[in-house]
Amino acid sequence: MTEIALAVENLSFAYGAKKALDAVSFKVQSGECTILLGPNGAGKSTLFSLITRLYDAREGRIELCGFDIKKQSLQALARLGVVFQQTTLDPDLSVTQNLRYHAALHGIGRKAADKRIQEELERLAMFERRGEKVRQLNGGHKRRVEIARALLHRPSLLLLDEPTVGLDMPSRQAIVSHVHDLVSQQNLAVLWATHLIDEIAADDSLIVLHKGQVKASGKLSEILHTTGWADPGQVFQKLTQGSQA
Ligand SMILES: Nc1ncnc2c1ncn2[C@@H]1O[C@H](COP(=O)(O)OP(=O)(O)OP(=O)(O)O)[C@@H](O)[C@H]1O
Repeated sequence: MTEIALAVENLSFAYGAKKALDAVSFKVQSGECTILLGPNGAGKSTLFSLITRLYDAREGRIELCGFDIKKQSLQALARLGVVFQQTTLDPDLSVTQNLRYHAALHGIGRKAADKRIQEELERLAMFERRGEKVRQLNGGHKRRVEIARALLHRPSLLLLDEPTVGLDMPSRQAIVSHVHDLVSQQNLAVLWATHLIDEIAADDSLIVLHKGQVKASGKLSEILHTTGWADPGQVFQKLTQGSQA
């Protein structure tokens, strides 16, 4: 059965007079990687700030696994794991220390925490580096630790805000492939914000955001089938650069 991990309904948000999101609606399903594709200024970070409750929207509604993030925020946020654009690991602590700290914040006991830390680090091929200080890791490895950390409390939805920015190609490819493995093996829902077309896999879902509005959403294969466009690059170009169908 498909479950809806995230439902966003008619969401609008403005910074003063500047409208950043305009009646945005979409759904993210469990077991799917949904790519939130939009050029700079499309509203991706604003949307993530609303889902994580950094800001509150006056118009619209957000549900995580059926829980309204305003009315049932504890239940809703417990189901959410987030990797922000800026790293938030403590560089002077080891990988394990960073993860234990996060587990403690979520009320996970030491024994259970260590078991989960091992599982998540092994899944991301980082267990060998568990004793290293975070400042010794390269950018790609830091990202993997952040993903492991975001998964420790077993969320249903993982939000990734441009997680590959600043990484070299092999590190980017490793992250893309690790996240897709997680989705298929753990029935996790992923919402991945990016402006990089080559991070989209053939069976991903896609939300194209432009100037605060959803221009298309659904399975990439269905969007290509309906529009007749060749690939995600053409979808992006048609929907965000003027001449559109
Ligand atoms: N604090 C703010 N005050 C005023 N306007 C803002 C603020 N933050 C964002 N905006 C504006 O809101 C719109 C959406 O910005 P947002 O950062 O959400 O887009 P984005 O898709 O995340 O872009 P990027 O890929 O560059 O991070 C843009 O026009 C931006 O200039």
